[in-house]
Amino acid sequence: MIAPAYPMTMPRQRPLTPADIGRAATLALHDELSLAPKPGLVTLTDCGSHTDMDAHTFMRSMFSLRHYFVHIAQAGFEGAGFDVLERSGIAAEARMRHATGGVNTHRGAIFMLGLLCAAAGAALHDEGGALHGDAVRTALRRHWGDALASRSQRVSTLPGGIAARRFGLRSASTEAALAFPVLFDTALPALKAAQRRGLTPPEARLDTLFHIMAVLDDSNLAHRGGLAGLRDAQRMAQDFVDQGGIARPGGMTHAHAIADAFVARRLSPGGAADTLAAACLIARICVAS
Ligand SMILES: CC(C)(COP(=O)(O)OP(=O)(O)OC[C@H]1O[C@@H](n2cnc3c(N)ncnc32)[C@H](O[C@H]2O[C@H](COP(=O)(O)OP(=O)(O)OP(=O)(O)O)[C@@H](O)[C@H]2O)[C@@H]1O)[C@@H](O)C(=O)NCCC(=O)NCCS
Ligand SMILES: Nc1ncnc2[nH]cnc12
Repeated sequence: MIAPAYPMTMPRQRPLTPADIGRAATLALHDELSLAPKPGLVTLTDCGSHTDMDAHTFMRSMFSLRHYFVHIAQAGFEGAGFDVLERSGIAAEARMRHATGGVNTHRGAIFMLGLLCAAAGAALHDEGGALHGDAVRTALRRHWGDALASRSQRVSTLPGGIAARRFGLRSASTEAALAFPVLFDTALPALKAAQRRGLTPPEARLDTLFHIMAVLDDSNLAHRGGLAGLRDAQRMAQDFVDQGGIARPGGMTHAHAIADAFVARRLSPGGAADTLAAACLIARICVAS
């Protein structure tokens, strides 16, 4: 296999630990935040479709979550039950709200990256050695698959959950109960393909974001823009991918035009942003397969 021209992570000198997994999750949130242009999402220099948060809010949120990710990776390593993970996620969400003055920056990431940290910790314990993405997915299913399936049957009172039920979409909890198909079957292959084409890490991540947006049932888009908002966003993203993505001539201009269209409609693909951060986490802790 040809090594990518711009590796996403440094070669590792010693075996991975749960603390490394947790630290990689915080870095992965930064990988996502630092990208631009991102349709409707907060970047280091603009607030996208948001009026209540900016890059500082996100940095404070990430700082408040750094111990959570290490803690939940360690809990996964020790074989903790779902109730332990859930309590840890709920406490992390309270810390996030305290750090941001009540703004929801990372609820979805606390759930998704938290579960992936736990699953990576469990895979490390069960299999040892270098981690593979497939082993993380298998560990998630084996340890908490049943609990996630029953959790996804609960009726949500949160905006995304309500929109998902109303429009018959796959919510964040359903995506987890299915062991994150958009992450493993779309995002990670897209990231790998972009790396193989020699894109820089930021270009590869941006390209991956559009691949995710094209297929994810992002309940934030449905909550803010209804079913039409979600489907239009998916079509714009698919069109961007079909035309050759970010690295073609005119790719950046096209991405800026989509970003403007999202802001004009107040659309924000928060679920896609979390899924991209999750792909960055897996790329940071797993060896390429
Ligand atoms: C299971 C929970 C995640 C609750 O989920 P539910 O669907 O019931 O409710 P929401 O909180 O509304 O949505 C979940 C968040 O997940 C992200 N997301 C959306 N769609 C998907 C998808 N298809 N797949 C994966 N992830 C998805 C998204 O999070 C991001 O966006 C948020 C910011 O959006 P914004 O529009 O600014 O904010 P809002 O305040 O929501 O609305 P406005 O009024 O401003 O428009 C931000 O959180 C991003 O991260 C969805 O928001 C869950 O909360 C839960 O059970 N948590 C506690 C337990 C836990 O964390 N456990 C972890 C270990 S088990
Ligand atoms: N950069 C971002 N902007 C808005 N919502 C998000 N949710 C996760 N990352 C986000």
